[in-house]
Amino acid sequence: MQIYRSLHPDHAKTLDTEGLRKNFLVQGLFQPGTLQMAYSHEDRMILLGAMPLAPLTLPAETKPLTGTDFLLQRRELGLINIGGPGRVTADGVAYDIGTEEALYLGAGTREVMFESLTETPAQFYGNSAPAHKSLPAKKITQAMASPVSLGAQETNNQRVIYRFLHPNVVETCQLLMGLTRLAQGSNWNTMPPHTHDRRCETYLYFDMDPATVVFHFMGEPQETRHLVMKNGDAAISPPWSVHAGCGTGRYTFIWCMAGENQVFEDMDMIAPGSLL
Ligand SMILES: O=C[C@H](O)[C@@H](O)CC(=O)C(=O)O
Ligand SMILES: [Zn+2]
Repeated sequence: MQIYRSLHPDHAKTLDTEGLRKNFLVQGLFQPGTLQMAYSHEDRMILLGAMPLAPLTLPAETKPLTGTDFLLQRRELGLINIGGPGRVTADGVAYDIGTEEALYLGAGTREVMFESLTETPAQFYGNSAPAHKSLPAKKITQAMASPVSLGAQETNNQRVIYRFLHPNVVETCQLLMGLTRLAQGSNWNTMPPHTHDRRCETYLYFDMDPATVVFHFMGEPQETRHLVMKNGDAAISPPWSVHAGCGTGRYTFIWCMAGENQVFEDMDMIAPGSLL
């Protein structure tokens, strides 16, 4: 499993392409028949990809990584299925999770199994963060995900934000998680951009043709850098970093935050004209 250390922005701005990719880009989460994880020290966020051909389970032994007896002993997990219909069984309770539906699992959940229900494998994308209390599991459909429309066609950023893990929808300790879908022809996400020094964030880009790339912008607002992202790649955005992207073709992305508060609107907006 890849471990991502936290970087000071003064260090990050000195990195070349390889250094930026090594420290902020997560690749290979979705591999047929496997469960993959990456651990970031930004708010101790874990990124997970499970693509079951036969049933897959969370690793039973996570001692050196978490110091706990099992992965979710003191952690919560948010999952969104970006593949075919699937099933998650958590401590014996089965949840059927369709394409672009979500599941929240609270701290204390010991056994988690992932299965595909059709020929098209399910692809569960997960984010996990430390949790201070155990909260009930909940399945969240797209209809429950309090969608917000942002942007406009004229500014190439028309999009709908589905907020699956949000205080109005499900109680969580830290996690806020959702999916943003762009209107056809709109290619900018999160523009105008923002930072939130109180929370880190991850972006998973998917639903892309193999030839499409997304230029994901990161860095302090006056020291922007970019990562070139392909289908299934994720980016880690430290609290000091902007996170916005522009695609050469269709893409959708899943964002997830953990940190100090859960006010979705708590963002420090940046005028595009002040970016450097
Ligand atoms: O802090 C919030 C996150 O960056 C995303 O919700 C932003 C986003 O999906 C968008 O504007 O397209
Ligand atoms: Zn953000």
